[in-house]
Amino acid sequence: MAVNELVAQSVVKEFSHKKKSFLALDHINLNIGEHEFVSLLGPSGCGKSTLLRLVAGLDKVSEGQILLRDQEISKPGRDRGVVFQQYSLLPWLHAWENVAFALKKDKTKSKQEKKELAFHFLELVGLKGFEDAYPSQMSGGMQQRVAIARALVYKPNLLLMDEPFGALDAQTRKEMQDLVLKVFTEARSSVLFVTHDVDEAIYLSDRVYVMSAKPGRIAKEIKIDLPKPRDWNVQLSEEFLKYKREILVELQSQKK
Ligand SMILES: Nc1ncnc2c1ncn2[C@@H]1O[C@H](COP(=O)(O)OP(=O)(O)OP(=O)(O)O)[C@@H](O)[C@H]1O
Repeated sequence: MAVNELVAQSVVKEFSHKKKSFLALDHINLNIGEHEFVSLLGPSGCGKSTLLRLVAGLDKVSEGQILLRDQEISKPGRDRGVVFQQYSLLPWLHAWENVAFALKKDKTKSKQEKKELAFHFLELVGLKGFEDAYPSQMSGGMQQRVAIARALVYKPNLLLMDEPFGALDAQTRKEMQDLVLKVFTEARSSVLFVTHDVDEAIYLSDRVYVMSAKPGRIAKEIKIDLPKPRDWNVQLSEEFLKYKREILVELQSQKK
């Protein structure tokens, strides 16, 4: 039987403000298998980031539970790497130091080992030769590569990505999508990827959960059976367009 990296069971998230409560997530059920790439796709405000923050352990569920390898999530941990839209690098540190910073509390590795790991992951994301650059000397795409290397350096089982390419131009975004596919294959982690870009979700994912808003619910689950490894041309195929149509029809029906 396939192993589940993550299982969310009847997850409810309510926010309270000035005695009023707001239901952001309404009985969410989902799972992510080992080495599986899963996207959360949906309109603005449907609760994608809220759900990802719960999985990251940055916030708590109101009801239900989220299990990571059968253990309930209660706080952030090194079993999950997180990449946000904002790169959040430390501007006074070199690229490699930003990556090694993630290993700061790891007492089992020497400084030299941490440096070597940082160099290895910077090479994996295509930044060989830029180890000593400062964030201010790098483009947005390069900074996001550093952020991905930083999330991978402690080899998490699950990588959480919240619209990581939202701030990038179209061409850089395409390059980063291919980079994520390559890194995902090599790092052999599972991925939970948040996006509102339909093409991006289909291109990258093994499965897509389409969400609806007010309250946030899982409206549809779609298995993407496109051949792997994928390259950009697949986006012109009949199969790809079939998935795109199915998702767009679902999103359109939510507006009625
Ligand atoms: N800390 C909070 N307090 C109160 N309401 C919140 C809080 N965080 C999120 N919300 C509300 O929960 C809903 C879901 O927000 P969330 O950011 O998760 O949506 P999203 O699908 O990620 O949207 P986007 O695609 O625009 O980033 C929104 O209506 C938002 O205003």
